[in-house]
Amino acid sequence: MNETGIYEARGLCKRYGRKMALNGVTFSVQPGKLVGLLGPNGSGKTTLLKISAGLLTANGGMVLIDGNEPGICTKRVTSYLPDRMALATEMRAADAVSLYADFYADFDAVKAHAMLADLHIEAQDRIGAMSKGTQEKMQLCLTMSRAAKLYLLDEPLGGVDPAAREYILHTILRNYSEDAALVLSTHLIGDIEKALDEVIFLKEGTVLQQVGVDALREETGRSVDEYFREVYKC
Ligand SMILES: Nc1ncnc2c1ncn2[C@@H]1O[C@H](COP(=O)(O)OP(=O)(O)OP(=O)(O)O)[C@@H](O)[C@H]1O
Repeated sequence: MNETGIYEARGLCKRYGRKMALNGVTFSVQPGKLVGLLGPNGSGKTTLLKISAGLLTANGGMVLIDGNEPGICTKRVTSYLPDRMALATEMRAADAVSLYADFYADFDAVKAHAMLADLHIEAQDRIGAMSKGTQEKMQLCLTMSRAAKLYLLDEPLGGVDPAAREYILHTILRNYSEDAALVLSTHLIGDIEKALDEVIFLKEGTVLQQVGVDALREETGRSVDEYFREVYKC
């Protein structure tokens, strides 16, 4: 069995001023796994994903994606959904699809248009006129229409209504290669835990635990959601 992680962090540290946002984060994600990155507000999820996407520089340790540190090489194989809207508001949905098609060799415009149609987003809809939740769905469709080796999704379900959430969960699960890995941060654990293979629990910039979801349920007799509430009780 190939134990090389498609996505690894080794002793990763990130400081903002005097604040240690990440303090020795280490984990390994194998190809084909769907992994939840879980932790309370401020635990370092977005910081970790931004470093992995090449948007922030670490102060120590490293991230490896397919064996390489974040850079041009890893951006080719990583499809990243940021925590905020990154598309120009004056663009229409079809323009955004064309932009991604120009930018990413692995982008499938036919798949993107099909997902948008399923979510009732018209090609002519202007991004600035879409609701926040619809903008999020739009961006997720674009992100998931790449044939990447690694998908990094920062809170993909946050503003999305429960009915669309169902579709998105199935879209996420259906629409990428079996060899790819997907890591997503979320607070909506109950909605997503059935889809997850593993979870990585972050607390104050460190990894509390990386564990298989089935193993966690068996060992604790609790759902991931229940376990999370217990571990992070205020
Ligand atoms: N630009 C910044 N400048 C200073 N501190 C920051 C900055 N960005 C994040 N932090 C701090 O780093 C820590 C980790 O933040 P991060 O956004 O990574 O957490 P998170 O787990 O994604 O939180 P949430 O669940 O609320 O989205 C927090 O203490 C946060 O206040």
